[in-house]
Amino acid sequence: MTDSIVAGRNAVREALRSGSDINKVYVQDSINKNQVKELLDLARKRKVIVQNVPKNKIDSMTDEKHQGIIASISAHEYMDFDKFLQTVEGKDIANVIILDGLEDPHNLGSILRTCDATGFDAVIIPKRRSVQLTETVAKTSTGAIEYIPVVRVTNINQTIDKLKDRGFWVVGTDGSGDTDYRELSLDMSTAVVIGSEGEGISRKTLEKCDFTVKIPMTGQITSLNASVSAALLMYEVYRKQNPVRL
Ligand SMILES: C[S@@+](CC[C@H](N)C(=O)[O-])C[C@H]1O[C@@H](n2cnc3c(N)ncnc32)[C@H](O)[C@@H]1O
Repeated sequence: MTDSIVAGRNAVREALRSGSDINKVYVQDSINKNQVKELLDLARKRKVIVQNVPKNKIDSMTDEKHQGIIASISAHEYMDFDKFLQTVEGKDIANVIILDGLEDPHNLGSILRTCDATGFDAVIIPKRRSVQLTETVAKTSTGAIEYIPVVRVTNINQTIDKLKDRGFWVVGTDGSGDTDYRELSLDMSTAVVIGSEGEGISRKTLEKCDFTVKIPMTGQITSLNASVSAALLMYEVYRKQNPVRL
């Protein structure tokens, strides 16, 4: 297990009180919830996600004495969406990547690394049903996590609306997209949306995109890896916004 875990009622209480960036609190489903009511109230107040799980799940996440409750602490801080908008306010062009339910920490780490290489301004992930910032993400990003803000939002579709209001064009990626990704001009602020490894982009989110693009594939396999697709799109944005002068 590579996430930072704090185990036991006192340790979880301190983490919640201290304002640490907590990915999730796990509570053993068989314990009496009245015994941890104060902690659950605190978690709710801080809008931290609480998941009921069987004891063996918690046992597998820590060797410490856990008293039926643990918290997984973020390996890095998130940026608030409004703060992110402030950081790009003066820029002519800003680019972001939205990850709609990505699960694999290696993919997120790798995407952060490519964001850094291509000058993308942020990664946006949902609070629920998504990989969060763990030690594995930090390691795979090879340091990019220090430079690329990761913005965690409650609702991806509302975030897309806000980005559109700020002049972003939203490009969804899907194997059966309408347009070849190489055809886009990408000469303005762009939000690239990448779907989850298993399900792709959710239907509602896909409908919100200004364009849906496909990366052509000529072989037998039906889709590319999410971080590979993200890298191709990010480099296409880079290429179009930084043309080589021959
Ligand atoms: C492993 S794929 C998801 C496959 C999933 N079974 C599906 O039906 O969409 C993960 C993500 O990578 C991107 N992707 C993969 N192959 C793509 C392609 N050929 N064109 C555009 N995007 C692609 C999309 O964002 C997709 O949601």
